[in-house]
Amino acid sequence: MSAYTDKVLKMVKERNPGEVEFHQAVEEVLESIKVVFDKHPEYEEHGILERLVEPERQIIFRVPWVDDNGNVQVNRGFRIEFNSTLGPYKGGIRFHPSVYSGIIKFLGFEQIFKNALTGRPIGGGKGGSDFDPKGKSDGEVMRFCQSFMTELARHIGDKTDVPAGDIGVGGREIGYLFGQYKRIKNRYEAGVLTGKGLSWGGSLVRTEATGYGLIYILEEMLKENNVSLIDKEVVVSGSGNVAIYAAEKITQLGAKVVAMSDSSGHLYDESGIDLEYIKEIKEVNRGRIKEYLTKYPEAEYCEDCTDIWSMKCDIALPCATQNEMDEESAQKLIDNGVMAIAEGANMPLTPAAAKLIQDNDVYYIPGKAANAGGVATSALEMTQNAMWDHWSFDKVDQKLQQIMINIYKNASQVAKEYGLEGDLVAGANIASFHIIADAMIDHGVI
Ligand SMILES: NC(=O)C1=CN([C@@H]2O[C@H](COP(=O)(O)OP(=O)(O)OC[C@H]3O[C@@H](n4cnc5c(N)ncnc54)[C@H](OP(=O)(O)O)[C@@H]3O)[C@@H](O)[C@H]2O)C=CC1
Ligand SMILES: O=C(O)CCC(=O)C(=O)O
Repeated sequence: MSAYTDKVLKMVKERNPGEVEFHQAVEEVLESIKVVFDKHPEYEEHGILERLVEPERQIIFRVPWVDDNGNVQVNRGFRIEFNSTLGPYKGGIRFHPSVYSGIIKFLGFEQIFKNALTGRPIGGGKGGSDFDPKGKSDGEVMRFCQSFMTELARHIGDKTDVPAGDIGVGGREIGYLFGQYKRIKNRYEAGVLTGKGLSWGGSLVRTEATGYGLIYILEEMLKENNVSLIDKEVVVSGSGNVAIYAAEKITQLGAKVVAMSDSSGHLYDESGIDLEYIKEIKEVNRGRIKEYLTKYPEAEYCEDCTDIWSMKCDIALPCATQNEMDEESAQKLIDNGVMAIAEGANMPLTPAAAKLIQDNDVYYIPGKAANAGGVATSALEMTQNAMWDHWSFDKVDQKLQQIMINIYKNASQVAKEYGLEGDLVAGANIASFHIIADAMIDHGVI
């Protein structure tokens, strides 16, 4: 750390006590951009870091709703509008019992940098609630979403703040949220949310975008290093939106996915996971991954989901949640000869795991770059909404591919310029920091 980054990190810890995920995300960025400040003293003079780590606005609200038994339930809602330098706040909404301000701040902070990398005019924000959609009826989820939006509606808008999905928020939840927003505002403002249904303003490829984008950037990095995806064995954690479409694309490109998981455990199927069946279990029936054994009894199931990292593979794709891979898990992957790790989830590796992976020369793409395809395609959805247009699957997919290739090239070029060739963590953080910091200087002290 430099004296400047040290001072800012200390300030972040003092001002946000106990918010350990936020501290971790800030520390990771500051550590890798500390090399910038000797060359660019103007950033310190303009107080860029002090302003960047302080959200522009933080909204915390009560979400009361009535469950199927007629009981009143109360959850806590959050929207952290972190930075609007490059455009309207943009970032998903997470419904998960672990949600508190530290999680939303870490995600919102990461989103600022990720969104800058996409080259689209979007700022960074994130929201969510400690509501757990698991085991709830459609009616309960709908009533919760309506109550959540009743408060959120006054803070968002297609040119202000544009939420989307994240863990626990998919097409069903976006539908209920959009319906309530439209009802409150009496206005069909399609661009206020992304991840919408295709018949009411959604974009083709948004469902697949984060997972597909992850594989496009991985493919580009491996191609640069003369490595092919054909016949590579792949372990993918999670079995939600990101995991399923990452597994789909990498399978289409000739690799074999042998393991997937959910929060209850992981599967191993050495002949290759049947993804259509996983989709049926997870997307249609909202079931548990263990149900895979009813059709494939020869597959193995283990109730410890973190044990997925002891499965031998060439490529590991953590696509579930933050800090899901610790140092011990990373060591197991290295011992088993892992060649590449690309992060579908946000901050899935602990700092110690990330260091170990980098020290062992494993190809490594951090989430800010690797999972940016989702939000990039959300920005493409906003463009279509603003134009009252609807593009073909191929058109959106090609734009997504190009954005992911550009992110890779940009991050790897900037790493090289700073004498850190091959370090995509530094490259992604420094490249995006320059874009945001220069624009903040343009806007004056606000
Ligand atoms: N959706 C998007 O477009 C984007 C998502 N991301 C990030 O990707 C990650 C996954 O999001 P998404 O796929 O949308 O979320 P989903 O809710 O669709 O899926 C999450 C998956 O992760 C599993 N999971 C959760 N916790 C654990 C755990 N501790 N161990 C193993 N599996 C676990 C869930 O299992 P279970 O079913 O048991 O809950 C589920 O299968 C998150 O980090 C998110 O922030 C990043 C960029 C964009
Ligand atoms: O599509 C979006 O706006 C948000 C995606 C997201 O939440 C993320 O990139 O982590």
